Amino acid sequence: MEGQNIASVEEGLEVDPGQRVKTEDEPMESIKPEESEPEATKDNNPYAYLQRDEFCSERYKIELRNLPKQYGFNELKKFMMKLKLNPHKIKKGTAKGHFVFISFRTEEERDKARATLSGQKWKNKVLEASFANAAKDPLVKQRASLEGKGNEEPEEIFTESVDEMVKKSTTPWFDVPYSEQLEKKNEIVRGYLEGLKKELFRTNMDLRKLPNPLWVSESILPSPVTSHYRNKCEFTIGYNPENKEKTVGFRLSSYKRGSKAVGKIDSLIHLPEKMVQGAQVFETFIRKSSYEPYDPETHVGVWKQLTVRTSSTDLLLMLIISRKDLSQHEVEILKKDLRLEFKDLKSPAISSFFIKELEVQGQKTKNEPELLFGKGYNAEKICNLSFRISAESFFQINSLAAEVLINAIKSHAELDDDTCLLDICCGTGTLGLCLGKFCGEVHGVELISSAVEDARVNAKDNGLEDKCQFYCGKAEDVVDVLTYQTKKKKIVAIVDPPRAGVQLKVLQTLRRCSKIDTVVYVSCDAEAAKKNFVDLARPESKKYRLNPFVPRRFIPVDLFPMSPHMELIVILQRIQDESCNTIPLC
Ligand SMILES: C[S@@+](CC[C@H](N)C(=O)[O-])C[C@H]1O[C@@H](n2cnc3c(N)ncnc32)[C@H](O)[C@@H]1O
Repeated sequence: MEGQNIASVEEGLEVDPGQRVKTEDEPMESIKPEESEPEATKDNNPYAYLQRDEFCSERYKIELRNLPKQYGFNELKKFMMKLKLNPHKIKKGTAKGHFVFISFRTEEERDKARATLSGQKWKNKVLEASFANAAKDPLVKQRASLEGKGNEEPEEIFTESVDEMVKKSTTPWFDVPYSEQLEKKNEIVRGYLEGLKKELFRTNMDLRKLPNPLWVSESILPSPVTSHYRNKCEFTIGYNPENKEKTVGFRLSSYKRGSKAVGKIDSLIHLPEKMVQGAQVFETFIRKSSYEPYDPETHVGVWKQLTVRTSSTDLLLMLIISRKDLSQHEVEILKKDLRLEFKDLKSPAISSFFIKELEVQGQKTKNEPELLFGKGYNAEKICNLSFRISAESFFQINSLAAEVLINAIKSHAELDDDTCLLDICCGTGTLGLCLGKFCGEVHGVELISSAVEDARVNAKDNGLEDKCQFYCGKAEDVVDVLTYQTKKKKIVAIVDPPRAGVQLKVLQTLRRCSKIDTVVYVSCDAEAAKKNFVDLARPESKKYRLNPFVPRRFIPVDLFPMSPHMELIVILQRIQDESCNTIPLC
């Protein structure tokens, strides 16, 4: 399963199965889409993108060599922060040599880093730092290679219809019977567990003493709905190369792979009708407008992305525009037009409409979405509790299957009144609140402030505010404090991170807290989470205190029918004594 299946990135598509925080080198750092793609002009100059105003991480880059044999990107980042340097991104060099590229937001930051790091000693190595060239624009590279092959019109070439290709990449199993999909997912889990077991045994020889079977692996729990289940999508706005029409849909593949074609979404079985209608009315609107879709190649154009969120009662739209070529007056007129067009629409009725601007170079703070009309959030019910979900907060993508997931956690987490539940990466508080009535107290931590606000409101609306507290911050900074805060005898930690997993600091905290014997890990990318499982299971040392945790039960849950993705609940328990006894498998 290496690199595929159990929920790796949806190949070639700009849509996440689980959540929208994209991660790259390090867990939990979000990349803004406009920062991640070098861009070019149509004149085939692969470096033309550097001359534009927008922020581009390729512009200010250094190459760092003579690095130690073993180190982590987090460690390197911390080392740089100690030296008061401010790296933006760290990437592995592609050649055989052991080196990395580090990019910065400004020229000053880059120059300071080069000067400071050159000759700096780190882990017994003397570092070498030099200025690095920006990467070539991938689209121009691809175009040049097509031209080199004698193509007169180096346009994108498609072997089948764009819409069909979108369907096959978003819902690759659309024509596989559901029972077969479930069996395929069980098979993926079986393969994954074989690899995991080997890795755990390699990391901690003592685990071989564990009673057999080491764990129970349950069959996948099906989704109660197999179609129209997806409650959030981020649609790209661009051109469909076949009809040359402005289109709100999915990109066929990422810009890095050399495509900017957008295909339509009306035949995608996993999208609710209301979501498709929302995208379509907006598409009709932009087709009448003189403004162009934002072109990732030239950075010209206005319409960039439409996020559509649905719930049983609501429809929320968030439009992202590039306002670089618009005056303030034009932006105000656009907002007025959007209100006029959509505020009183009956079919579909739009309950909230946000507009958000793309970040531009040098901008320090994140752009907040502006509410043009409506209540400003979606309302949803899960496990008989009501939830408010803001435009940018995370919420489980398949609400009905999320209930299945929560009930499965409840059955195995052994919660009671003496238990404090730590909800690590809590989003809008869904897991903590739904499980709140089965335990003594809940402390949740979440990075996104609007989600934390939602979680607090949700606690209040459901009469759980005395029991459930939510904190805004990075889990790696906050969890330690939370473990000391509770007077409860027992702590159960739920970890539901972005796909790259949590930082080591979080795992070290869980390891050294003697009140924690059970960790419930929920992963939408088990392959990426493997490193976290291995670290939790390492033998006791200065770095990893107290006895290790081992996975004792795996419960896959199908939140993403028609695709190979799934959520995996892993119940980890602390080994109790030197002979590796654990709490018996129930
Ligand atoms: C997969 S979602 C889970 C949300 C929640 N548990 C739920 O079920 O709705 C992961 C969440 O982790 C948050 N997150 C990302 N990095 C984080 C960090 N360093 N510390 C705390 N939360 C983080 C994201 O904003 C997102 O809400």
